[in-house]
Amino acid sequence: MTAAAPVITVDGPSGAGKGTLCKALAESLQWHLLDSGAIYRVLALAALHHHVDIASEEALVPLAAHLDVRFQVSEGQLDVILEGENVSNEIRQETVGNTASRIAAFPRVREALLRRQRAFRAMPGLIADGRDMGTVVFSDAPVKIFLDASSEERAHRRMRQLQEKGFSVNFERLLSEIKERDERDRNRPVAPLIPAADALVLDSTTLTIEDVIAQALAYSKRILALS
Ligand SMILES: Nc1ncnc2c1ncn2[C@@H]1O[C@H](COP(=O)(O)OP(=O)(O)OP(=O)(O)O)[C@@H](O)[C@H]1O
Ligand SMILES: Nc1ccn([C@@H]2O[C@H](COP(=O)(O)O)[C@@H](O)[C@H]2O)c(=O)n1
Repeated sequence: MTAAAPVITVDGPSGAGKGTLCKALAESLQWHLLDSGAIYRVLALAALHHHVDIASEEALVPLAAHLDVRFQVSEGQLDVILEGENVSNEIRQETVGNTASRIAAFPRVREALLRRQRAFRAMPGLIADGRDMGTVVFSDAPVKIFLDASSEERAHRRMRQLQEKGFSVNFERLLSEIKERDERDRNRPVAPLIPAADALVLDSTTLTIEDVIAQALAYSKRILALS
């Protein structure tokens, strides 16, 4: 029997810094990377493009099961291709994130996306970024991290990120959107956003990106007995 590839799961709310941490871990360990949020976002975009009723679980399940999405690395960047079109930027819009969070509450939609996510598990290892990586998708992962930060700090981070891209943003609106998405993700009956019982909870509110990466890397290496 071949051993399953090791997985480091990183779960947490929007803007906690999961993506930033996961990229750094994947680079440092030279492991594969799964951005599971991108899959939910692509499904949301496909539903919007095809005018599928986002309130209908019935209508979303076949779309999820046959989603034509590819992830490809080009010039060191991960591109997301939906039905042959590069949607890497489009899926990052706040409206798409909100739609993703609505459709992610449907149990059969989540079920339809499970196999696709688990297929990313490959040697030498996988860094998995999401909401239920440690609790559901890779519940047997040897290393689980739950990355948190206050909602105000996360809204500030998101505001800076959007301003750097040239968008003008309203802080109060951003904060209320973040709180609304958190509320939905934390309180849904299936795969809610909660730390796995065996996760290391890291609160990054007052930590720099470098501190978070250093702590997560040291913890992972200790558990995995890597040098
Ligand atoms: N510890 C930190 N201190 C300050 N800024 C940070 C920190 N961690 C991440 N950031 C910045 O916050 C922004 C959001 O980070 P990131 O995209 O990694 O969050 P995320 O948890 O993946 O969000 P989402 O789930 O919505 O994709 C980025 O601009 C990133 O550079
Ligand atoms: N494992 C996951 C990942 C994401 N979601 C939902 O998708 C939304 C967008 O995710 P981002 O990480 O790209 O912001 C998120 O708000 C979740 O509702 C999920 O349910 N499970």
